[in-house]
This record gives sequence, structure tokens and C-alpha cells, in this order.
Amino acid sequence: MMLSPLSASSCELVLGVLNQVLIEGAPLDRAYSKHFSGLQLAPAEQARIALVTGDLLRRLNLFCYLADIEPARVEREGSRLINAWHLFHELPLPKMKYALPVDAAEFAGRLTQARNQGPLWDGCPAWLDTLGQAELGEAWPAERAALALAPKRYLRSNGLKCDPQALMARLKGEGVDTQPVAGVPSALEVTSDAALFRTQSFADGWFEQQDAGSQLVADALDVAPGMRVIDACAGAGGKTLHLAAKMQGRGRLLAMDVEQWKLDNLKQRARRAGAHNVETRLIAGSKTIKRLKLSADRLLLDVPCSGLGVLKRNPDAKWRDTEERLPVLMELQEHILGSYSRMLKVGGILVYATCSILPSENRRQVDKFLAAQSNFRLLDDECITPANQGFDGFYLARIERIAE
Ligand SMILES: C[S@@+](CC[C@H](N)C(=O)[O-])C[C@H]1O[C@@H](n2cnc3c(N)ncnc32)[C@H](O)[C@@H]1O
Repeated sequence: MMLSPLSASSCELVLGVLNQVLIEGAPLDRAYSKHFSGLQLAPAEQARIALVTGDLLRRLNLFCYLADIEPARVEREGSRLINAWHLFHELPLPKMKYALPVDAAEFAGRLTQARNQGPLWDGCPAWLDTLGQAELGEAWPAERAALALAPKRYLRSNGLKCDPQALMARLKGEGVDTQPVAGVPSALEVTSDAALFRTQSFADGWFEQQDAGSQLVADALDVAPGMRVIDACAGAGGKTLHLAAKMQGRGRLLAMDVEQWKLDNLKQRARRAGAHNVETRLIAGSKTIKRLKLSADRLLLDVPCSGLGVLKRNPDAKWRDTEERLPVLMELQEHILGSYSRMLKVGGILVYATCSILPSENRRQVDKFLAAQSNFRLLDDECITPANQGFDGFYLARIERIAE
């Protein structure tokens, strides 16, 4: 999308969203829906607001430095942040009422200084830079820079309703341009700013919005029609629906989670997608897992994680308590892998997946599990990274159960 200056009312919306995320702690998608609902915004304007907000959040420390404000003062001094963003992109300043000015000479001096500070330039907070360096070493600066870029938009064509070529042609007729994605057969990249979710193709369940990297996770599970498959951390079902399509609606697909509202959401999406072999089950405790002992041909463990692979899309995670939550998440990952793997049959395959690029949430968890469990063996693993593939970052390990 071409960058262009924001109108004064769009500046207000950007600041409203930023304020809700940074000061009130709301997730970014919830802040968008709160601010956009009830407004008759043109899709292009909505996209422009999301682009500016995303860019500001991805490199919040850089823009705060250039505007000479503290992130905590965004509510009072946000107009300065917006002006700094426009100066940075060499755009005319928006006509906001009572806006705080940015001194042009001071801005230019700060810009020169920031260019020489890698973490600041890439919008990386100090805790994350230290962690990334410790975990990824010399690979980190490239990942850090890739995580500062705007995400591309990808769709997954729903194999239960269409194939990617048919979807591409139908969307073209609805004003949405797309192109195939090398190496990910189910994915299309959206190359125009159209309102995807207002299309009849979406209403008819022909696609879901899903990152191309994320689509590789279900591929790795190698499911077939007729199998008994469990998606044990299914959430709202992004990957469940992909698995259902790969099973061509035949066999049993059990989607589980600890949050009922996510499973309710999944059921609704499954109806639209025509995925009739999906059953949902709330995990109410260890008994729910025990009852399914040795029952699955395939098991997906898409565990809760730091989300540090998907910062392009969810940049707000950089400015939350992600660092403090990491040890708790790692303990949960270890528990889920150790305990839920009991649901797999002998000869069955499980995929352990995260949307993190940190070895401590990924390969090290798998190694710890395998060291304690001689009845499983690693088939292979892969880290999909923003710097290498350009998609969101994901990790997946394929593990086979070789004995009871
Ligand atoms: C990475 S998300 C899953 C995303 C989902 N698979 C998708 O593709 O949309 C992790 C999920 O694990 C769930 N979760 C958290 N603790 C859990 C537990 N102890 N057992 C199972 N699921 C859990 C969370 O509610 C969340 O929905």
C-alpha cells in the first residue's frame, strides 16, 4: 500500500487504538474492533489506519525517540508521535487540532543518531534484544530487522469448497487481487487493499485469513481421510479447519482447548467452512486427556507460546509483560508435551508447534521431552523464520510414538 498522510479524524482513531493498547492493555485486534465498529469507514481508510497503527507499534521506541516522548505519555502527546511518523515517511503533516509540533532540526539530528542503533531502529525493546541475542546469536539481527517489517496478507483456500485457482478467479471478480505463494500450495497472497471479509467468497467459506507459515503446520501432520486426529490446543481453530480440509471431511477431528469461547468460535467457523467432521471438547482437567489415551493417529500440539515469531502481526506483544510470562509459558509447554502426548497411538505422529523463534520454546523443549520419553522419536523439525522465509515465524517438530 502506498503511504499517504492521514486525515485528522483518522489520526484520532490511530491515537485511540494506541491508547487502548498501550495504556489500557487491550489486545490490538480488540482495540481495532472497538474503534471501527459502528463507523462507516471506507475499506481503504480502515487499511490505512491499521497500517499506520501497526507501523507505530512495530517501532514504537523509535518513533517515541524521534518525537521525544515517553510511550506512557501517548494519551497526552500522541499528536507529536503522529507528526514524527509523517516526518519519518516524508509525508505532509496532518491537520490535527491542537497538535504538538516536532522541531524539524531536532528531528533530523535524532534520525541520524537512531540509524546507528540497530535495536532502536528495528523497534526492539532492550529485554527482547538481550533475549534474542542470547538465544539466536548471530542470526538475531536479521530476525530482529525482519520482525520490524509490515506483515503480508495471506489466505488459505478451503479445500472443502474450492481450489486456489478457483478462489483466485472468484476473488478477482470481487475486486481482490491475489497471487500464489511458492512452497505453500493452499496459500494466496493478497496484493490489493480490498475488504476481504465483505466478499461473498468469504461468506461462502471459500477461504480463511491465515499466514502462509502457519499453513505449513497442518501440512506437517500428514493427515489422511478416515484418520482419528486430535488438535489439543485448537483455539478458534485456524489449524483445525485446515486439518479438516486435508481430511476431506472424513474421519474424526477432535478440537480441544481450555477456553470454551474459543471452541464456540471454532464451531461457527467450521459451519461456514463446511467442516462437518469437527467435534469440540473443553479440557476440564487431566481426566479429559486420560480418557483419550492411545486414541489418536495424529496429534497437533500448537502450544501457548511467547508469540515472538509473529511480532510483525502482533507488535503489541513487545510492549507487554511477554518477558515475565515466558517462564510460565515454558512450564506449560513442557507439561502439555509430556502429558498430552499420551493421547497418541503407537505408530502415530504428533506435531509440536509454536509461533516462536526461540530455541528454548522449540527444539530445547523437544529435546527435554525425548530425553525423558524413550517411547517417542524425533522424525524431523523445522524453524520457519521471518528472515529466511518472509512469513511469520513458526517452529514445528514431528515426533513418532514407537512404543507404549
Ligand atoms: C497458539 S494458540 C492455538 C492457536 C490455534 N491452534 C490456531 O491455529 O488458531 C494456543 C492455544 O492453547 C490454549 N491453551 C492454553 N492452555 C492450554 C492447556 N493447558 N491445554 C490445552 N490448550 C491450552 C489457549 O487457549 C490457546 O487457544
